[in-house]
Amino acid sequence: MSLHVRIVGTGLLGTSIGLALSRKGFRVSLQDISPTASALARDLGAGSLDVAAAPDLVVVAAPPDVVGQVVADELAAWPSAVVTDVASVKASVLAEVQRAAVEQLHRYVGSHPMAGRERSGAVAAQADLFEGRTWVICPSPSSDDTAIDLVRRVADAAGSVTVLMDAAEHDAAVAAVSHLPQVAASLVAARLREVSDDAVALSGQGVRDVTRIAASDPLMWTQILSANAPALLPVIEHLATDLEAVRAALARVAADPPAEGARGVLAHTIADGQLGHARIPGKHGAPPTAYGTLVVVIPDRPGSLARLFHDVGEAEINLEDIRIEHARGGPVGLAELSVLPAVTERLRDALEAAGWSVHD
Ligand SMILES: NC(=O)c1ccc[n+]([C@@H]2O[C@H](COP(=O)([O-])OP(=O)(O)OC[C@H]3O[C@@H](n4cnc5c(N)ncnc54)[C@H](O)[C@@H]3O)[C@@H](O)[C@H]2O)c1
Ligand SMILES: O=C(O)C(=O)C[C@]1(C(=O)O)C=C[C@@H](O)C=C1
Repeated sequence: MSLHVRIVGTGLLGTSIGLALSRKGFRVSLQDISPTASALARDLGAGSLDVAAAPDLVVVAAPPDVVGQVVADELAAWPSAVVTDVASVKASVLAEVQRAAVEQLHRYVGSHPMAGRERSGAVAAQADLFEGRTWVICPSPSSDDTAIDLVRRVADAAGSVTVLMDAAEHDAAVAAVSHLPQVAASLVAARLREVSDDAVALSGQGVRDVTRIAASDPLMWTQILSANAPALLPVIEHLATDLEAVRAALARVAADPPAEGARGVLAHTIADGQLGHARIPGKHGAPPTAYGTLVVVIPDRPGSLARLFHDVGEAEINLEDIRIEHARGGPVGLAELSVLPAVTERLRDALEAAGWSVHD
């Protein structure tokens, strides 16, 4: 008999997990406080609404401020099931479960897939959301080994790479790699409110890269930032110190005559950023790879992208990444293709031979 996974909270995360597990042959049942949300997840193929049978594993994918209580309720409702949650913060959820269900703690294992989107709800769900992404498993000190193995099995099935961490270590890590980036993106994007329409119209790839996650849900992120405030505070304080140093350096450069030494602060700011950026792992947690990139002009009409993918496939080259930019006011788009450096020139030749206009 296949494993029965019950998903509670069928928004972006819950529905994506349901889609991924259903495709792998798991039996998935769906529950949400909103009947429309669970019915929608069912209609999208994430599982069934048959919630009477006892699950082997419950995955709680509800908003962070209710997760602890929902986990405790699920532990009480299903006395032989393992329960995990996927909330973006772990110590506060563990504390709540310890408070509300301490005798059942051996069946609870916190977790957090490091994959998501800036959009919420089942309509934004993707079956491959977790492919090649890290899924952090945060057992409590009293979690059973069999419970940890079950959560690991489900994360593996969704295509993730699992790592074990305790909740405090996890929260300190995500403060730097997830929560600070969200605050920075939102602050940078918020500055655009005061910029003229003509200035915003100049937006290129730089501002798009830095602000994609500024489109995230304010309510969800208020919960995440509040729940992780103790770990986030020192990271934000460091950023504030660095920002003040940049402000002071700019004031010294702008003075008449410009003060000496201030340009060093600006150069160090960019150079330190290079060092930090170079530490971000590449695909599947591998060391960063410097990909070769080619920019291909694509006519803005149906079928163009499919034809481009077909021609890349014909050249037997694997696309590592793709980014598409629509040229303003023109009937073309630009597709930036990233491939392994060794095959960049071969791809250029193949695409040019197929009639594409290719640029560096
Ligand atoms: N969005 C991301 O990128 C991301 C990534 C990793 C982890 N997470 C975590 O996953 C969880 C869900 O996030 P999401 O982006 O899927 O949110 P979402 O808003 O898309 O979905 C949340 C769902 O939970 C339901 N819900 C609310 N209260 C409930 C309750 N008491 N019982 C049952 N269902 C309830 C809502 O109706 C909604 O359908 C959060 O804890 C979040 O921290 C999010
Ligand atoms: O890429 C996105 O849009 C995300 O929402 C991703 C992201 C992240 O910071 O990596 C955001 C919060 C989640 O807890 C996990 C993943």
